Amino acid sequence: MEMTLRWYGSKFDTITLKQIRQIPGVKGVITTLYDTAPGEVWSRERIRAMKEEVAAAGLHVAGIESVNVHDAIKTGAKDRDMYIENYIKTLENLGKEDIHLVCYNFMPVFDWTRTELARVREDGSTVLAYNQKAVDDLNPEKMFDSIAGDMNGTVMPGWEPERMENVKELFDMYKEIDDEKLFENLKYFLEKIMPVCDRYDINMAIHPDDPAWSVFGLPRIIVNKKNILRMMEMVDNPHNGVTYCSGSYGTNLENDLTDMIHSLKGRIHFAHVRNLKFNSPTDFEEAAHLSSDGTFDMYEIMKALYDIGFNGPIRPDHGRMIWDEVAMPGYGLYDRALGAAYLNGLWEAIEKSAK
Ligand SMILES: O=C(O)[C@@H](O)[C@@H](O)[C@H](O)[C@H](O)CO
Ligand SMILES: [Fe+2]
Repeated sequence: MEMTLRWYGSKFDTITLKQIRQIPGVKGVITTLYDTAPGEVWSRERIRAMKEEVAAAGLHVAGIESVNVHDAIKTGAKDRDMYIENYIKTLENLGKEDIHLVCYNFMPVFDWTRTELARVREDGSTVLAYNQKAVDDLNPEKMFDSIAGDMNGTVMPGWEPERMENVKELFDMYKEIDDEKLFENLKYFLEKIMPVCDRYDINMAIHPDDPAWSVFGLPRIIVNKKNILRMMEMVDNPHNGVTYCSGSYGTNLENDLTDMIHSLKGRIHFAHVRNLKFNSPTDFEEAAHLSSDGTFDMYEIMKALYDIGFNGPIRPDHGRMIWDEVAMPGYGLYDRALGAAYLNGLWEAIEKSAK
């Protein structure tokens, strides 16, 4: 595996490449062109400039998170082919620039959903948290307003204000879409993009829905082992793979996190590893990465990744806000750096004891 950190680009991130370079064992960043809209073609020039900026800091681009999929593709709208063509052009340009990993998601309307961005924990740190009752009480169209005040002045992925202005129209687009239809539209999209992925050896890594169930009555399909295996079988190509995200699959306590890793062997192209602390099955918060701070056994997760021979990029996921840092919720430097160091430590120990 290769330890990496997510970076949003110098215009958007509070963290610098220099800081990332000083985290032990981190040589790669997972990045994006954050100011592109879903459906836009990424030019080779911009991709190259991004790579050069990263390289100048002594790092390399280990993958893209995300190239977002336009809602016309997810809903199977009339103009989807045009957006798929654009997506293919972006993949082609990434491939030509020697980038071989693309994380994306197929979640309707909202990307991840949380009800609090700064829940205060016992130690005074703040974390993202989710409470089902709070979601049930919320008008989905007001979701953005309810969290916008806690973003620390940043733009959070999937929650861009321009997008959220049209949230009502977005909801309307999904009126006729159920799980089956969403699966069909995903299949259509994947079948169209696989040839370019084959040509440039690009691994597509679908990110699970977070939380891993339907919110606000919207369909959600990338939620459990059964569905993810269905997705891989329906377009059976090794480039059609997954981002294994412990914190997202883990939102549903029925998901067996290590069993899933074994079932996805060979098709996990990217891993997000983080811990959650459950206060009840419908209330959880994002703990430190350390096993004892949350509900998951992080050793078992890393061991399972080791055992299947996982050799792709891995990143610590959302971190707590600690030491008075002001950053994008979940994406500060300090706790993610602690997470990277801890996960590296687990890996080293697993590797050495396997010999
Ligand atoms: O929760 C997060 O911050 C990320 O894991 C997701 O936003 C992820 O980047 C996207 O769903 C992938 O497209
Ligand atoms: Fe994730």
